[in-house]
Amino acid sequence: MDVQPARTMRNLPDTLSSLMGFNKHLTPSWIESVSHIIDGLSPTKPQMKVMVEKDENISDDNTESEAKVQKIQDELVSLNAQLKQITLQRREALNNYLDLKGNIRVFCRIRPFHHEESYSSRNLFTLDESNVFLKVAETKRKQYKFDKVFDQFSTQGDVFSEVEPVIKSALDGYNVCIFAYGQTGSGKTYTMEGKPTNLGVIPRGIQTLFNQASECNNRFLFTFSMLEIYMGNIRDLLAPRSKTNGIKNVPSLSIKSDPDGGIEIEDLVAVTVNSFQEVKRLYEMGTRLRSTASTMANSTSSRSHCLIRISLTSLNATERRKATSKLWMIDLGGSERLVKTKATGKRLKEGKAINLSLSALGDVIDALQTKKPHVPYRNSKLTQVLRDSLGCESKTLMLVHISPDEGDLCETICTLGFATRVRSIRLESEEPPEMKARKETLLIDLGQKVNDLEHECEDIRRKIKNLEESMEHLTGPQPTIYSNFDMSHLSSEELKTDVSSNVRNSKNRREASSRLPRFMKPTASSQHRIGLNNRTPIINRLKPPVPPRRRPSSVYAESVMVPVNAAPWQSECSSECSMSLTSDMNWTPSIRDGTECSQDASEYEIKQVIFSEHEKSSHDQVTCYTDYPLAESRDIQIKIEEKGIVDIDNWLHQQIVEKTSTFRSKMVLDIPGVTEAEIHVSSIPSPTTMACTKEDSQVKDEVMGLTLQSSTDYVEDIKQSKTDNQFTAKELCTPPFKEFSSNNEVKGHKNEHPVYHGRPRRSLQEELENCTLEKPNMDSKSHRSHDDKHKTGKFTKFFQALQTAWIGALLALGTVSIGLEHGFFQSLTL
Ligand SMILES: Nc1ncnc2c1ncn2[C@@H]1O[C@H](COP(=O)(O)OP(=O)(O)OP(=O)(O)O)[C@@H](O)[C@H]1O
Repeated sequence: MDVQPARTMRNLPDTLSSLMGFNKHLTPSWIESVSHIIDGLSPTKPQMKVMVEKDENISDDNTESEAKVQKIQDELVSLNAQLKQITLQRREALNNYLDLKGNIRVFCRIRPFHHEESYSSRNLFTLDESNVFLKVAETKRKQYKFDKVFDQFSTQGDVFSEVEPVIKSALDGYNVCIFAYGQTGSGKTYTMEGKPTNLGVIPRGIQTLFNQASECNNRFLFTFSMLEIYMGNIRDLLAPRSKTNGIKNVPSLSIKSDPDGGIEIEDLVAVTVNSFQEVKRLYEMGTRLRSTASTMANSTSSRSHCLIRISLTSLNATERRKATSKLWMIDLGGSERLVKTKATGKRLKEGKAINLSLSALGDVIDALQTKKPHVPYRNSKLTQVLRDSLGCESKTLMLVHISPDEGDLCETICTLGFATRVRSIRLESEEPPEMKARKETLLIDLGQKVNDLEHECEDIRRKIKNLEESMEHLTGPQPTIYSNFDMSHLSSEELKTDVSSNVRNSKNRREASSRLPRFMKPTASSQHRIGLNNRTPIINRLKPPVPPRRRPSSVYAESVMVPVNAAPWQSECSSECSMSLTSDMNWTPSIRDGTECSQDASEYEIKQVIFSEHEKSSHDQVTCYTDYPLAESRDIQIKIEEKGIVDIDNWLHQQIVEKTSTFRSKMVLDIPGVTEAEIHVSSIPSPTTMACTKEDSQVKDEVMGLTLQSSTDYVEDIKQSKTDNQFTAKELCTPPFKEFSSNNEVKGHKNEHPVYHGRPRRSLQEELENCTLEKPNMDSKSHRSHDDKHKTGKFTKFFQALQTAWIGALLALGTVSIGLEHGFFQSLTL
């Protein structure tokens, strides 16, 4: 640092003199040229000016765009408020419309003729929009009134257009039940499932739900369950089953009710679904397990009631009536006259069970329609399950199916009688005509209002979407109002609920829900249980859950996952009473290749299960799930239940992990380059191997002919062993651990255990020392040196003793022969 200035100072005179010289060059022309250069550089000045101007523009632009953004945001807020308001109005109008139409409505659908059906049947009916006139005699026709009649030429779309408003009301928070009722073979399954080219109510309804949910500004959690009621037992059609766990062993689920009147099926699998495709796959799986059989009336007759439940939970919909609503879509078992079907044995019992529960359903609906003080829900499992969805606050739709065939006239009369009963025509006929007319007008008005409001909602949604797009254009990708929804909204006013109060295992659930898509986070059941009125501070949600009074896996159906791309339960086809039916609905081409019906082997033909290659691979993927023994599959189920809701893919992944770990526990992993023998040799014997009991060793000893009783015998045995097994007596004295320290030695030992046991090392050593056994040829260096030392010590002692004795003898001799000459002593010493 100091060196540099010193040098500068020393150079200063030179610098000064050079500057003096430079002065000569400072001519006016030079100055001018330099000025030119500076002028040439002048663009920097105007550039700076431009930049300043630009900055000013940017700030102006920013202010402008901020203002625009602000404007858009304001518009969005107002549009959202408007949308909410109109949605409420629409819901109210729709509800009034449905109320006016009747919360329990009955439609009639007539199946087209089959080829084999007689032509004479063709004028059995005459129909109009809401009446069926049945020819009961040559000149007599009986009228049956319905809310809507669908003739033979009606399409699936026609039927669905009438059903749709009811399904939509499930999104508004109402419980909905849609039944397909009718005699065997009258087209119930066709209406509910449909055909691949003609989808029925179930697929259309689900599609509508998803479409509506995606359009509205609420977020929904959908869970899907599928069960059947077979001979009075509730069976989960989505519960995992293994080969060993045949349908006979499938436990019948029980029904629980809560103090608020909510009904849940214990341990029922409820799968969260995000899309139509997921539901479709689950439906396919469930359908394969459905109890069907070939009967005289229908080759694939449903022998049970098949119930599909979709639970809809909305987390932020204040305008909804309830947080969680249920949509039931039920394909009832075919009603049949047992006299006609000539059913015997099991089929007879099934028929009876179906008829009984249908009768109980009729009683319940009749009691509801006529507003009887007592509604006999308890008379059948079917009505018990549907208790909270069949009542004044729910919407019920009965799709009654009749056969056009004259041969089925009696059944048709029975069916129409049932329909009349549940529709409560008696009440309607009591209405004065003016009232009826007013009602009609009101219905038309309300219908129009609902349509107008729906259009208005659509307009507003479109506007919102456009505004969001412009906003995105201005400010980059923005979270939409829809995607803004999160469980964080739980902290908002409408969802300040104490999740912990009734939720079992809430910790697991929170963990599981944290992995979920935003709108799936809370469970359907927890929403149902917690009740939205139950407002408590958010902090309470972190409290440990209050232990439920009922057993943990029960009370409310939990939303759990099953592998939706798994279809492992075809194995059921071989079980005695397992019955699987291919879904006629066939939402995807692959389903066509699915299972066909299998039935009680003794009574019904078992059709082959055929899978397409595509399906086979998916089966292979998850076969382990099928093959789990009962206990394991239960374990899995319990684990699943503990998890609460999980994502389908996560769940599937979990299953795969489970599978892998199970196999790992059974498999010996292959270590590269190490043979199995080496693994055994190199391993230290386990305590169990070492801790052989005395009895064991004795037995082994006896078996080997090595009973270690007398030392002589023992030595002989050792000799024998040595010749047989090439081990030495010294080796036998070493502790077991040392035995295994040398691989070569261990390899040679076949009967090491008998030799070790029951013999103290010391006595063994003594015996060996006394024996005439050849000295061991020790391989071990340490052993050899030890022996050498041992030998050396003996010799030393011997010589010492000899020396002492010799000296003693000399002294004695010296004392006695004191008079001996000096030369004598000297010679002795030497
Ligand atoms: N509206 C319809 N259009 C065309 N085919 C129909 C219609 N209704 C029923 N079918 C046909 O009639 C047959 C019997 O129908 P389906 O299996 O739906 O009867 P079901 O009432 O469900 O019988 P079950 O109670 O025994 O299960 C099927 O082959 C079905 O395709």
